[in-house]
Parts: sequence; structure tokens; C-alpha cells
Amino acid sequence: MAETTERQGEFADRRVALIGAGVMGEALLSGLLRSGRPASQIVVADRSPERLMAIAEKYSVSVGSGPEAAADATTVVIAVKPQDMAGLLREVGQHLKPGALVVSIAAGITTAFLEEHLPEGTPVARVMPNTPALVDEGMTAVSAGAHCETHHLWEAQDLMRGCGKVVSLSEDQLDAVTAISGSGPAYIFYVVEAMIEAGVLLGLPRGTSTELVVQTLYGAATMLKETGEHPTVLREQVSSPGGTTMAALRELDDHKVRAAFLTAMEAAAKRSHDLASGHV
Ligand SMILES: NC(=O)C1=CN([C@@H]2O[C@H](COP(=O)(O)OP(=O)(O)OC[C@H]3O[C@@H](n4cnc5c(N)ncnc54)[C@H](OP(=O)(O)O)[C@@H]3O)[C@@H](O)[C@H]2O)C=CC1
Ligand SMILES: O=C(O)[C@@H]1CCC=N1
Repeated sequence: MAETTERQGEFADRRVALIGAGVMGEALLSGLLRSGRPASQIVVADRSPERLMAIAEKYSVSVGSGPEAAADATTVVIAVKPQDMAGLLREVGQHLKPGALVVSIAAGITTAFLEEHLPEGTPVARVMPNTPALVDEGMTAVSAGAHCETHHLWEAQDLMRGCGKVVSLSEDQLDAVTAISGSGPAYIFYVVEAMIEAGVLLGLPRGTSTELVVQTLYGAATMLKETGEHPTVLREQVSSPGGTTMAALRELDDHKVRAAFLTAMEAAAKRSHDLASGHV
């Protein structure tokens, strides 16, 4: 309780506008509230009035248009699709408070793109979060723009710290980050879907197969995190000589699954790079 009150005092002079209340926008909003940001210091904007009503009801935050939200904020977090970014920046740029920090979570959108579309000297940060932020297990990378000072970078990191781990990286690494941790949850869910299907193929009821796969994933992820062992060592511990695991892994190698991951993640990084150049 004392800690929450202390944090609320820390945020007294900071107001956050969150523009774009979709999947990631809502994940960030819920993380900000869980980390102790007072709802009274947050205003949310989205172009769907129905969506805004639902958000206001669920989280007790103020809602408004993009320009209204931006006008009163010390930090503006933009969570719209990359394809909507230029239009939104034109809409809100002239309404920003002098010195307000703009944080974008859009894939591919560079700090140079943000700076070009905002008033001269606007501090910006490019941030790449992921959906596990919803359960406070997010992975976020933050890169500073040309006018982003240390206290701005700290604020951008602090925004995300409430819902998981945060690292600061140079911007030339952000396309790779997007391909790995940004899109990464989708690859994991894809593998989980395939393993559940395999369980059903082998005759297990779908519910049983799902329970086995989900707990196996959770257990394996916990081992990776808690033991600090290299994944090769952990994989070798499962692979008995002449046993079942090696029989399966040989099939994965024969089907070039490892190579497919490399190619897939290269494609994601390229797509991130292309999004900044307007290949929408
Ligand atoms: N989903 C993910 O896992 C991750 C997404 N990101 C990035 O986050 C951003 C948002 O993604 P996501 O949440 O999935 O997308 P969503 O489509 O779920 O959310 C975007 C929201 O912004 C709204 N919007 C668009 N333009 C405006 C505008 N001018 N003013 C106000 N609201 C607007 C959209 O409305 P409408 O529906 O009408 O278009 C929508 O509600 C993207 O840039 C993406 O690259 C980053 C990391 C992970
Ligand atoms: O698929 C996308 O473009 C977004 C960015 C990272 C995760 N989802």
C-alpha cells in the first residue's frame, strides 16, 4: 500500500496519452495501471467510439480523440498500426505540449520517421513490446531518438517496466528485435497448435493434448529461465540414446525446421525494415 502511494506521488506531474486501444494498446494500459500509475493520469484515444466506451468502463480512465489526449500529456504513447502512423502524427503533432515525449510501439517505424512527421525537436522513443505484457511477462526493447534525453529514455523504459523485462538497444537492432520477441509469441503459439494437433492425431482427446502441451511449454520455459542452462544441454538431457526424442528430432531436421525458423525470422526483420519505407 505504502509503495503504491509512493509511486502515485512520483507520477503526480506526469500524464500519459495512449493512442490506439487495440491489442497492444490495451495490454500496455492494463500494465500501466497494475504498475501503480493512477487512472486519473491516463487518457486513451481510439478512432472507434465503441472501443473507447468499453475501455472507459473497464479501466475507469478518461477517453477522447487523439488531439484531445495529446494536448494534455507529458508522454504520448502511440499504438496504431504502422500503416496508420503518418496520418495520426499529422493529426496530433500540432497539439503536443512543448517537450512532450512521443513513444511509438509500431513495428518498423523509425525514430527518424517520427521526428520528420512531428514538430522540430520533439523527443521520441521507438519501443518494441510483445503480447506477454498482458500477463506481466513482456519483453520490450527501447531505442532513443535524436532529441531523447536520459530522463525521456528513463520514462519510456518505466512505462514498459510494469509489464515485464525492458532492455535499451541501438535502433539498428530493432528490426531483429521485432522478428524475435515482437513476433516471437506467434511462433510459439504456432508450435503449440501443431503439437496439440499431433496429440489428437495420436488419439488423445483435444483437452488432454492441450493440457499436456501447455504445461510442457511452461515447464520448459521455466527451466530455461531458472537453470540458466544452454538450450542444447537441456535438449540433450531429454534425448536418450536410441530413444523417442531422437526419432522425433531427426524428422524435424529432415524437414528443415531449424532452417525454416532462420528464414522466417529473416522475413520478419525484412518486413519490419520495409514498413518504415512505406511498403504497406
Ligand atoms: N500485436 C502485437 O503483438 C504487437 C504489436 N505491435 C505494434 O503495435 C501497434 C498496434 O498493434 P495492435 O494493437 O496489434 O493493432 P490493433 O489494430 O489491435 O490496434 C490499433 C488500434 O488503433 C486504432 N487507430 C488506428 N488509427 C487511429 C487513429 N488515427 N486515432 C486513434 N486510433 C486509431 C485502430 O482502430 P481501427 O481498428 O479502426 O483501425 C485500433 O483500435 C502496431 O503498430 C504493431 O506493429 C508491437 C508489438 C507487438
Ligand atoms: O505482426 C506485426 O506486425 C506486429 C509487430 C510485432 C508483432 N506483431
